[in-house]
Amino acid sequence: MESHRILDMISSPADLKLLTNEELSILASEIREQIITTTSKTGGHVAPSLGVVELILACHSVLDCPHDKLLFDVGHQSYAHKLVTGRLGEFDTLRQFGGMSGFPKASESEYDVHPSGHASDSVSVALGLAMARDLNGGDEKIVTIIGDASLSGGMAFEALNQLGQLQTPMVIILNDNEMSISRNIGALARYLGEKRASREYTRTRDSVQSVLEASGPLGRGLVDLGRNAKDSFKQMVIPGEMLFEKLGITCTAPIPGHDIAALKRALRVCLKADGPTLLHVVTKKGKGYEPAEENPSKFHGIGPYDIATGEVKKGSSSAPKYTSVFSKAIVAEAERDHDIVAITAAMKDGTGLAAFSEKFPKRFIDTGIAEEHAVALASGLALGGKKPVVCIYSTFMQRAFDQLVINNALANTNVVFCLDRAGLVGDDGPTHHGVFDIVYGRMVPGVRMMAPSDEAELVHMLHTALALEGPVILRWPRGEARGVELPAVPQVLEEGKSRTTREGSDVAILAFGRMVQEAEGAADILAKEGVSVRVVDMRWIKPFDEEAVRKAALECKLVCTAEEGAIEGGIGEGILEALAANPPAQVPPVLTFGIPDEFVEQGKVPQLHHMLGIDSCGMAARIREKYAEL
Ligand SMILES: Cc1ncc(C[n+]2csc(CCOP(=O)(O)OP(=O)(O)O)c2C)c(N)n1
Ligand SMILES: CC(=O)[C@@H](O)[C@H](O)COP(=O)(O)O
Ligand SMILES: [Mg+2]
Repeated sequence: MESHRILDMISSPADLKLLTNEELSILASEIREQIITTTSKTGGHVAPSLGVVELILACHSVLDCPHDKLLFDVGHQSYAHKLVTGRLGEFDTLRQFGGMSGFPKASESEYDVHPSGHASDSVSVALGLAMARDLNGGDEKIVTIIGDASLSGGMAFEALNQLGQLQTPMVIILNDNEMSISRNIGALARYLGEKRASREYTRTRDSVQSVLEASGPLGRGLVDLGRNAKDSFKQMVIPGEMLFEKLGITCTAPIPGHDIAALKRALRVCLKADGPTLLHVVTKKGKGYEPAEENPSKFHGIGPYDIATGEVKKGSSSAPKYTSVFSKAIVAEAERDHDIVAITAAMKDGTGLAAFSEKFPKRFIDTGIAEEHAVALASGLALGGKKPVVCIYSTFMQRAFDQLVINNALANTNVVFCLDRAGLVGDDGPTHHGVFDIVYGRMVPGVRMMAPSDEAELVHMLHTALALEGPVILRWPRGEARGVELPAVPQVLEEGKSRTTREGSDVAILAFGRMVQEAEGAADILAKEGVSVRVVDMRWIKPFDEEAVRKAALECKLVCTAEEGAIEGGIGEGILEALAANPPAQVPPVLTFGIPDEFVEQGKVPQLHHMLGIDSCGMAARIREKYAEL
């Protein structure tokens, strides 16, 4: 059927310049409908993207991308940008294996500037681009869209600090929707709330039309406008406490974020300034889809859902998620030990701390998007006699490596780090796979590390970690566990001791975490071919079970290691080094299974395991081939 959508006629942002504001509003509705239709099947970051449709249309109407640069902080809100930059045709492959990324991706489009995915970095990248432009004598405009929660991240303030000093012309668009994943927290959130509620904003919102229409040729940035121009311009610059002005960055009054005309005019005003400006935009997260407007946290990042009801389509597995098992286990531990405090960096729900926060509000700490601060904060809490449990996704823990080393390992603090989303995470792709924590965890002196192979092991390992002195890292994958029975009473596991889950003497697979399941599958395949495979659930990454390694090397013809982490610097290499340093009578060949030295694309985890040859079939095939050579 012939489509009469404006969206179908947009092949590049230049086409937007031919549209009236009324047509752009129609286009915004069509884009929302497309986002909802597609994400109901693929899942994705629905509420963030629905909230900035008009903003993105206004940006692309005013800017001349790709010559001008439009950046996105995190980039989870960029679906409308993808739709108007030539990717409507592939939009249904959103976050799918081999399909379009859910985040900006330079290799996907010339309109995508930087990979983002991790919050609070876009002001730094934008400033770098602006400084390069100035050194090159360029004229491109540099604009970044950053959310209110991401702006509170430390790196953003580091960039603002330098930007204010350099006075480099660029525009920071603050997308203020009062939300992080949960409701936004922190002093900056409070300040922005005061700005939104202030009398000036209300007055400004009503008169922003005349203020902007009167904005003729402009001298310096909005500060001059505020100071030298008619009184009406003063409404563009917040009177009273001017946090950003004090840093040398002109900040507008909050602009209604779904009014395309106002947004275009405000952006033009900011782009003409000869210094840095911060365009404060007020939006509604989830705008235009009632279930998402009513529950923006649920629709921040969601799986496939029913459009009519907003209900998530149920998966096939009956096993509980690792996160939900942890959620109950940490509450049980905290009931026993009143010194336990739990820390999240703006990921309360994702890390399973919602129940803890309700039951122990005084012992629950949400730092906002501030992983470095959260990990250093934990060291202070530990030095003060508390028992911090820091819950951070593996990929985001990368931000706090120095605080792990200096503030915790060197100080030998009693802190437990629970790294959820360790291993391949699936649809979010390379910016979110947690594949480096084994490398960075095992290399730090004094840090112990464990990986549970099922949910019962997670319960035992949490209990064990809490009983140990010094920093301990636990890491477990996103998604369902194995559906085994949970222990009534958690046990303290013997340090550095593994457990054998399959007996065998031809081949040994020394497996860690979720790879135990894949290894058992490989053992079952090979058993049918007369090859007996020992599967050792190593449990401890550091210190690993050297006795089990020696026994395997002495008793088996082929030894394999299997980890869901980078092979380069991984635990497989550690075991190889240990065998080489202290060889038993004869050292058999060793195969290492893990993540190769490359960034892994998005896709369902089984697809990615198969692609990398670390699923049961892949492991069996490689073992079969090597074993046949012996
Ligand atoms: C370093 C880092 N920590 C945590 C996250 C997880 N995360 C993704 S989006 C988000 C909230 C972002 O809120 P905001 O910047 O206000 O954007 P909004 O979703 O409201 O548009 C968080 C915590 C991340 N991407 N990066
Ligand atoms: C964009 C971002 O960083 C988060 O929304 C992340 O996508 C959440 O991942 P989970 O879906 O695994 O909680
Ligand atoms: Mg927000």
